[in-house]
Amino acid sequence: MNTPPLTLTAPAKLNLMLRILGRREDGYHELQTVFQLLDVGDTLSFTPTNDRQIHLHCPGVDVPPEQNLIVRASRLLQEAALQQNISRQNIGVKISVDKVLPAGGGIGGGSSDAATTLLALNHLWQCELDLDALAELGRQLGADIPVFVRGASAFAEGVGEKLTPVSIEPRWYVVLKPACHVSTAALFSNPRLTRDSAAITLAALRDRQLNSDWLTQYAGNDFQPLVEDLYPEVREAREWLAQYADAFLTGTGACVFAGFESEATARQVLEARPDGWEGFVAKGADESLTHRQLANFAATV
Ligand SMILES: C[C@@](CO)(OP(=O)(O)O)[C@H](O)COP(=O)(O)OP(=O)(O)OC[C@H]1O[C@@H](n2ccc(N)nc2=O)[C@H](O)[C@@H]1O
Ligand SMILES: Nc1ncnc2c1ncn2[C@@H]1O[C@H](COP(=O)(O)OP(=O)(O)O)[C@@H](O)[C@H]1O
Repeated sequence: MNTPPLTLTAPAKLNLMLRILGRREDGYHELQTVFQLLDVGDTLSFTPTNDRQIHLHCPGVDVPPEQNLIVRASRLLQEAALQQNISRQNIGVKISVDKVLPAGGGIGGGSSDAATTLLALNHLWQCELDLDALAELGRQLGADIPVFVRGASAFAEGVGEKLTPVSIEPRWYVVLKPACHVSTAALFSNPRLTRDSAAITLAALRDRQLNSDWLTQYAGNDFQPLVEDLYPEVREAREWLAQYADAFLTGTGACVFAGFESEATARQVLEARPDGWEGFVAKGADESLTHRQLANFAATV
């Protein structure tokens, strides 16, 4: 096969606010959150093959390949392609990953890798599934995957799959990664978690333009008090950042973030962090890099 490799960025996300409204009968939680996509992410390179094999090279992720969300997304799409009753020999792929987003950091690296894989292989294997179908496949793998499939910053409800795209005042974020790993499943099942926050009404979204006043009014993350109790290093990192600007936990952590108006200020704050602390600077990007790159690839190949 002569198709050239397709190289895409799988962007990170931040949860600029997060409320837990309640627990459903299936154990999952109803949330409201604002997903802000970022302009940094992992790089995934896809080379289609003429067999049905999924080969993954993904250094830095400590799960066996079959549990890697990239392989799981590939297999799910393979099944969907076969169900389409199209005679498929050429639904194999070699995937190579440059992993830069810390796994389990609350910045959605694994989820974004999975979404990017669904988008890339849907194109390369010519499955012709629309975004609704791909988002539904993604949801079967993880609650955070649909927003990356749709590729736009959004206000999310349900378990994170009911998405209203929003435009968020652009900011530069300093993201710090404390040296601890927070298990999403363990946090959601912790009896001490606050699960009864009041819902924000859709009217409060105004024209879907989230400016700094809106973000200041609704900022806050229901996981934060519990995570900071369980992991003092998270509180330490968030309190350090809070010297410079309002700082919050993203998702279930462990990363914390603060937003700044200029790149220069964000970089100065990052540079000032204590020795040994991991972190990065990223800009909010309401449109996912993946989608832009995929459109360019489709236009040139
Ligand atoms: C908290 C959030 C906020 O964006 O992000 P992270 O901190 O993981 O990045 C997400 O809701 C996480 O989504 P994701 O990481 O995809 O979670 P999943 O793999 O679907 O679920 C892991 C486990 O968390 C619990 N879970 C997840 C989502 C949800 N709305 N309610 C839940 O109770 C379930 O017990 C599930 O088994
Ligand atoms: N490609 C992948 N990248 C990162 N983590 C992965 C991947 N595949 C599976 N995982 C597993 O998923 C977990 C959550 O990953 P990730 O989405 O990066 O974090 P979070 O849900 O906290 O935002 C990791 O701890 C890891 O065990």
